[in-house]
Amino acid sequence: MSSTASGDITKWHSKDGQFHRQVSSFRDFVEAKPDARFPAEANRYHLYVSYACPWAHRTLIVRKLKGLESIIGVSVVHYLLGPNGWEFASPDDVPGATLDDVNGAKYIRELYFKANPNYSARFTVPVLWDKKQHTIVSNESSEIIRMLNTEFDEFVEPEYRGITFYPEELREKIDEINGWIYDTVNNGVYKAGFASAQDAYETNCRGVFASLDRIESILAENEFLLGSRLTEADLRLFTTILRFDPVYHGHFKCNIKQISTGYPNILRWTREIYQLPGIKETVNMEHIKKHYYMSHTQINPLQIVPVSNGPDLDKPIVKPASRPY
Ligand SMILES: N[C@@H](CCC(=O)N[C@@H](CS)C(=O)NCC(=O)O)C(=O)O
Repeated sequence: MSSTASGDITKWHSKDGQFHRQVSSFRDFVEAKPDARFPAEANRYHLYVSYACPWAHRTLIVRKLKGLESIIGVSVVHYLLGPNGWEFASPDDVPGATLDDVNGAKYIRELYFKANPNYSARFTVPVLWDKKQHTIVSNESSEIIRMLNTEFDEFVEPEYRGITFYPEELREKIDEINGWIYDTVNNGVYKAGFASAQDAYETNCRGVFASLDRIESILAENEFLLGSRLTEADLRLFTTILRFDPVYHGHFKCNIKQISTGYPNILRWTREIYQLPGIKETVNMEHIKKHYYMSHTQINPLQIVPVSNGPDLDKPIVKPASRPY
C-alpha cells in the first residue's frame, strides 16, 4: 500500500514545513449534451461527501440551492478519517452517516480503484460518481459545483431553472476573488494548521488574517462578496468561515481573531447565508468538530473535542441603517 493511501497528514508537507494540497485527478464534466461522454441525466450521478469537509460541503450546498436533491443522490461518510481513509457507516452507529447503497463499498478508496485500478494518489471527497459507466466523473469540488450550477437545468423544477451562481457578467470577478480566497483562506487555514515548521505556520496564519481583513472591508460595503448578488464566491468562502471559530481558530491555530468577535460584517454575511432556505440542513457541526479534532491525532493526540459550535448563526441579522445594502 502506498503511503498516500493512509490518512497520515504528516506526509503532506515538504522540507520547508509547508503543506501542499494534491491536484485532483478526475477532471471530467457532466454536460447537458446527449452525445457528451457524461451526459446530464436524472438519477445517473451520485455524490459522495463528508459533512466535515469544506470542499464537499460546497457541492451539498449547490445541490440544495439548485433543487437537485431528487436528481443526484448522496452518500455521507463517517466523520472520522482513519488509516484506510473515509469509511461508510450506518446511521444507527453514526447519526448523519450512510452506508454506500450505490457501490456497496466499505471505504471511499474502493471507488477510486473501481474507476482506476492503478490509482495512486489520495482518496478525497467529494466524488461525483457515474452509475452507468461505473466510474468517477470528478473529484474536484470547484468543478463539480459548476456542473451542478448549469448542466442539470432540464431536470429541475421550473423555479430552479436558470438560477446561477456563476453569471456570465461576473465570471471574471468571481474567478479573481476565488483565486486569492482559495489560496489564503480556504486552503490557507490548512497551510497554517498542517505546517510542520514555525515559519510556515506563522506566514500562513498571518496570510489568513490579512485576507479576512480584506473580506471584512468588502462586506462592510456589500451584502455579498461581489455586490448584491449571492455567487459561487460566497458559497465557496462560507464553508470555510462556518468552520472558523469552532475548528480553525483552535485546531489549526488561526487565532489572531475570531469571526464572532473580530469580524462583524463577515458574521452578518455568514448568518445571511446560513439562514437561506435549505442551507442549515447541509451543516452538521458534530461531524465537523469530531472530524478535525479526532482525525488529526498528530495535532490533537487525545482527541478531545471542544464544546463550542461557534457563533449562533440563527440570530436575527442586523443590517446597520448606514450601510449601502
Ligand atoms: N481539491 C479537492 C480537495 C478535496 C479534499 O482535500 N478533501 C479532503 C477532506 S476535507 C479529503 O478527502 N482528504 C482525505 C485524504 O486526503 O486522505 C476538492 O476541492 O474537491
